[in-house]
Amino acid sequence: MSIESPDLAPSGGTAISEGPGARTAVIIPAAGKGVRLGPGAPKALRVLSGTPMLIHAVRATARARAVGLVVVVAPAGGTTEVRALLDENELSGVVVVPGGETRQESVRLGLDVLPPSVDTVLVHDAARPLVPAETVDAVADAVRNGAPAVVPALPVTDTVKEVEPHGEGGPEPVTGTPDRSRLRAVQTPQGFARKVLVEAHARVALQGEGATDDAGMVERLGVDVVVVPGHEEAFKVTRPLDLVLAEAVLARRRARDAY
Ligand SMILES: Nc1ccn([C@@H]2O[C@H](COP(=O)(O)OP(=O)(O)OP(=O)(O)O)[C@@H](O)[C@H]2O)c(=O)n1
Ligand SMILES: C[C@](O)(CO)[C@H](O)COP(=O)(O)O
Repeated sequence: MSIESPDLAPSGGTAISEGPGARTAVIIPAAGKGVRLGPGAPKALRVLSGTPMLIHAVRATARARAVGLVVVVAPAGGTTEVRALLDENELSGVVVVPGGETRQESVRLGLDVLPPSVDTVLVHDAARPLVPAETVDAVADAVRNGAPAVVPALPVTDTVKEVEPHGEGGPEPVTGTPDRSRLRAVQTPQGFARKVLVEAHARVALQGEGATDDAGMVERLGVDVVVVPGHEEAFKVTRPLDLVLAEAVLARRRARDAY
């Protein structure tokens, strides 16, 4: 990713390059609290091998061939801290905007600051800090080759049950067992033709409904969404055990690089 252009600097710096990458932007929603990870700093600012998760995620996406612009959606009161962190890590061209109450709102706030030249948008969780650049490029390429919406995903390894949830912690009645061969566990970055994602966010906001991923909102427009292979290292850091796995992946990468 090369970085230039002064037109867009909500909180200092801009990152839109010349060349093919200039048309593809990544929005990194990083404004979540990380409740499931337990008490501490906002999840995106917690460290893995001494480096905040958000910095891993920015580097992972910026490394991709396709990416020309990175927009980080920071915790609402944390934009100054995030800006400083990016500058310290020589990522000054990354744009920072404050986030919202929900992931959906945070993504929309990122979409609002994209320059007109961007026609392909990837949305990548800060909570998936170890995504390989190849996965980012595979998603971007699929969009640039004509798919309006693309999600990386892996086959499900557990058998999945549908239940009647009652939220009381006791046994829950099972209502079905979906055919596992048709199920995929969806990751990020999810990639979109910009106008499709903008429309999805506008429409779903009007309907007042939430969605757990961006592709789910696009599906509601009746637009086709396709799956490309995800990667096991693109897992989401959600619970404390995921931190252990992330450290192990980083240690494996360091060992590999040492040879
Ligand atoms: N209001 C929010 C909520 C979430 N996110 C981001 O969306 C991604 C996926 O969300 P998740 O893993 O659920 O993160 P948290 O909301 O932080 O986790 P929790 O639900 O455990 O609090 C994360 O990078 C998170 O920072 C965001 O930008 N704005
Ligand atoms: C977008 C996502 O990472 C795809 O798997 C996931 O839906 C985010 O869910 P969360 O509950 O907000 O972590």
